[in-house]
Parts: sequence; C-alpha cells; structure tokens
Amino acid sequence: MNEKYAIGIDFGSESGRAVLVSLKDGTEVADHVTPYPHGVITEHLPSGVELGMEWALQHPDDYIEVLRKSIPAILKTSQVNPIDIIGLGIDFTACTMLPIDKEGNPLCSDSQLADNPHSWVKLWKHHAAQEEATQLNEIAEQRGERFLPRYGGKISSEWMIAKIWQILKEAPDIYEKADQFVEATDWVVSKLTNNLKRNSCTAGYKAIWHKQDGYPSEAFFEALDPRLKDVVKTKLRGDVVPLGTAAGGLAPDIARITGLTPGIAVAVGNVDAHAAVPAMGVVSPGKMVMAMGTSICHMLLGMEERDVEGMCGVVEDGIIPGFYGYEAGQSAVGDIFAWFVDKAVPGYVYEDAKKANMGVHQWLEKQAANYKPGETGIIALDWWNGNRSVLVDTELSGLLIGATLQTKPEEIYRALLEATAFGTRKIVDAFHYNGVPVEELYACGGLPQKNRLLMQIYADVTNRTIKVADSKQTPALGAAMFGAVAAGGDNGGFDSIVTAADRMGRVKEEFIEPIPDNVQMYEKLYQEYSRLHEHFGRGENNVMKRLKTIKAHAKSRVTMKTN
Ligand SMILES: Nc1ncnc2c1ncn2[C@@H]1O[C@H](COP(=O)(O)OP(=O)(O)O)[C@@H](O)[C@H]1O
Ligand SMILES: O=C(CO)[C@@H](O)[C@@H](O)COP(=O)(O)O
Repeated sequence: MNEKYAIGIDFGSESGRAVLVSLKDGTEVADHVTPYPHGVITEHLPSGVELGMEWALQHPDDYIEVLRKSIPAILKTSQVNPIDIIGLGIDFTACTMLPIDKEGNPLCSDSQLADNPHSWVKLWKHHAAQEEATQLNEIAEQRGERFLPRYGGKISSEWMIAKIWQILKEAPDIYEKADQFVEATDWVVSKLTNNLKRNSCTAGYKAIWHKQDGYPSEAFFEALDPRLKDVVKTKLRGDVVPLGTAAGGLAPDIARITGLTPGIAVAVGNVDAHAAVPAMGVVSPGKMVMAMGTSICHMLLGMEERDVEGMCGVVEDGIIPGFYGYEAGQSAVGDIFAWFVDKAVPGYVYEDAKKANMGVHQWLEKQAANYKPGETGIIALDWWNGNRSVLVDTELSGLLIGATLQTKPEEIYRALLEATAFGTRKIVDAFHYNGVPVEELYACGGLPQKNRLLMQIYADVTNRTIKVADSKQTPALGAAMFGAVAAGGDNGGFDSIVTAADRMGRVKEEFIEPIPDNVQMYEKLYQEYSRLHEHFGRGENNVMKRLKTIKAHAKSRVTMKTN
C-alpha cells in the first residue's frame, strides 16, 4: 500500500492553517496559512453598521476561502497524489457560532438580514452577552442546576446559550428566522460533507450538553425566558456524536474547488485546543496541555469527574475517549503583549528594534531578559480581556502596579509576561489541589516558538517542567489525526485516537526546566499577585466594573450629542 496522508485544518482567530501529514509518523509534509480577508470584525460590519462594545464577529465566507486557498496550496507544495489522502479533520476556535437557515446558509448571507449584526458569526471572544451569562448563572444557581459545578460554577458569556439568548433579546426576528444555531466547526464540516453533525466536544464544553443528561431541561430554559423553552428541540436539534466519528464523505463541489478526492472521510468538528492534546502525544492524566497564542487554553485528562473552581468545563470523552477532559483558560495572553507593542510602546523602541534588525517583540524580550525576577518592581493583573479562569468574569480589566518615572517599556513587557504566567499558576493550582493532579506542562501554539523568556517564566512560576510541541501547527496535526480516525484502520487510517497519538504525536527533545532561584522569588511575587487577584477579582473592589459602566454612560452621552 502507498504511504497514506491526512489533512488537518486549524481555524484560528485571525487565519486558517492547513497541514498535510504522513500517517506513517506524523511528519508535516506541507502547510499553508490563509489570513481571513475580513479578520475579526469589532467596530463595524463591512456595510458600515456600527457594533456595540465587546462585540467580535467573523465573516463565514472567510472559512470557505481557507479551504479554497490552503488545500490546493498544500497539494501543490507536497506533490502528494490526492488518492493517497484518506481523511480530513478540522478544529476551530469555540464557541464561535452562527445562525443558519433551512438550507444551512448563514443568515448574514441574506441581503435582507446582513445589516443586522446578530445575523453574523459571533467569534469566541464576543463578550457582549455578559448580561445574559450573569442572569443565566443566577437562575441556574437558584434552581440548583446539576450542570453548574461541571463548569466550575459559572457559564461563560463566550458560550452558546448566552450568545443565543443575546440574539433572542436584542434581535428576536433573527432568532425567529434562524432554523438552527451551530458552532462554526460543525457548520464548516456541514459544507464539507453536506451533513450537519454536532460534535460532542463543542456541545459538551460550550452548550452545556452532557453525555448522560443531555442539555439542560425545558424548565430551565423556560425559567431563563419562556421563548427559549423549546430551544433544544428546535434550534439546537440534531444528534451529538463523539470525536473521531466520520461526519460523511467529502462533497463533490468541495472536492472540485480543492483538488481532493470526493468521498474521503471527514471527521466531525473539533476545538483547537482539544485537538492539540493527542497531537502532543498526551493520552493520560497529569499532563496539562497549554495551547498558547492570542489566548491560552489549558487541557487536562482525569480519571473522575471533580469540581474545580472556575474551570471552563469537564466533559466525559471530551478530549480523549475513556477520560474526563478538563478545560480552563485565559482569555488574553499574546493579545496583551500585542496590545502593548501596538498601542503603548514609544517610537524609540521601534527604531532601536529596526536598527538591531529585530521585531519589536524580540527586542523587548531581549531587554526584558536582562532583569531578574522581582527586579522591575512592577506587577500586573492579566485581565486585559477579562478573566476566564478561575474568576470567570469578562467585566474585569487590566492592572499595572508599581510603575515609577524610571520604569522602562521592557520592564512593563516583562511584567505582562509574568502576569500571564501567574494567571496560569492560578489554574494549575486550582486543578492540582482539587484532585486533578498536574505533574508537568506541555506547550503548543505560536508563543512557545516565539518567546523563550516567556516559557522560562512559565516554568519558574509554576515550578514545573515544560515540554514543547515539535510541530508547527499542533491543533491542525491533531485535526488530521482525527481525520485519519474517521477514515478508519481498514482504509489506512487508525481505529482510535490513542493509536494515532502513539504513532504521530510528539514533543521536542529539549525540555524547559524551572530554575530554583527564580522559583523562590516568583513564589513571593505570586503571593502579591494573589492578593491583587482576590481584591479586584472577588468583589472587594469593583472599580473595574464601575469604570466600564462609567465608560458606557459617557459613550452613550457622546453618541446622543453627535446625533
Ligand atoms: N515574540 C513574541 N512574543 C510574545 N508574543 C508574541 C510574539 N510574537 C507574536 N506574539 C503574539 O502571539 C499571538 C499569536 O499567536 P498564535 O499562536 O500565532 O495565534 P493564534 O492564537 O491566533 O492561534 C499574538 O497575540 C501576538 O501578539
Ligand atoms: O476557547 C477556546 C477553546 O475552548 C479557543 O478556541 C479560544 O480561546 C481561541 O483560541 P486561540 O487564541 O485562537 O488559540
């Protein structure tokens, strides 16, 4: 038999990346990135319609553009015969969701509805449904809903039900016209196969679905809003199927635009961070996988269902069959560094970086590496995009403390790197001390490849060894592995994701080890971080929320004046 291959496509926040991998050993034969033409839509729709605060949308055509561009590109570079490509899998940011009509088309592609922002794809980091999430949590708590502890005590505004409820409240006509609400990962798979299948990973982590209990009861939805009573039967209808299941064969029209063979197995959708776990060879407990990019997702396997404060969720078989898959996360990490570089760094840094033939991030990293832990005298809270774990509050915001007239940009940069590491430490401790041990860390995503100082700080702050992915596109590699599982062992693929991980998953040989002196100093700084975390994060001082309210008020007065 010829060597067999699979394709994985990772749909990120800014771009989609495809890889073609060999099923012999997971070698990435070719990869290609397609930036989304419309990027993340935060201020106004392409037609000019203005968006509110905390909105983040995407254009669904951009996902199809990724298929159209990146698949032919990897076929061309690799020169692999399409006959030997037996499976395709995708992973996506989540909960990234959209309303579709009866034919499966996004409502925003209807010119009558396109000017309504609620007809568009809501990206995971759309945070404008916080009011709904807060109310949902209050009602769930009052009713003693069993699902709440499985989500660390709080359902996030990033997730499906809060987003659907926001649509219902603010655009009842769009809610009415939506035949279904779907995760973007399931929608793209439906375009690939002409078959809409809901995957158990996004349903479990993002839509409060449980393997034994199903979705929350009608009574719960009715308590939220009587109009939501039958939402599960109507707009979330359809079977929920396990990861690795084949959604169907590749549709002829997609085969035509991509150059792939019609009918090859396409796996049901998956989530980016979750797909990365087997791609690093992680198929057992104790190993926390961190998908480190614009944000961080922390993934961990356990043998039993435990309650852990502020986790995003625990889902049986949610990552690897046979285990409880735990997820937690930080809603901004690389994005915080990007904010600093784009919006707050003085011009001389750009000039010096240019003279040194370095990027601004690299220049700042080099300067920041000259400081010892504690030497900057500053500390930050990493809540520039709210807090996902353990506080689960998107209304929180950033804080920098200790700055003086002597503080340099590289010191602030270092403090921001450290703040995100402290945020991860909170998450590690929350699991480790609640019966889900974390022995070592595994890192993938863009950041471990880009910033060595950051990775050393993470090892020092958490006092744990970090193993780094040996793949340029880890989630995409994982997605390809699920594609090979969908194809099945008899067709040259695999019978289980564990076998695929064994053969194809991998990490670099060199590990990042904690440095004992740094560990000691960071322990002190972490205690300070924890004090600030409790003070500003648990209601002792709600200044961040008050500032947001004042801002919204001031903004609405400006709008009133200009109208
Ligand atoms: N040298 C660097 N050090 C730290 N962060 C960086 C560096 N270069 C880029 N970044 C940040 O990395 C993030 C992109 O990460 P990446 O994993 O490539 O993307 P994504 O999260 O969309 O998958 C951006 O937020 C960017 O600001
Ligand atoms: O929330 C999840 C997964 O549950 C992610 O999709 C989301 O944080 C986006 O991840 P990236 O920052 O694009 O890596």
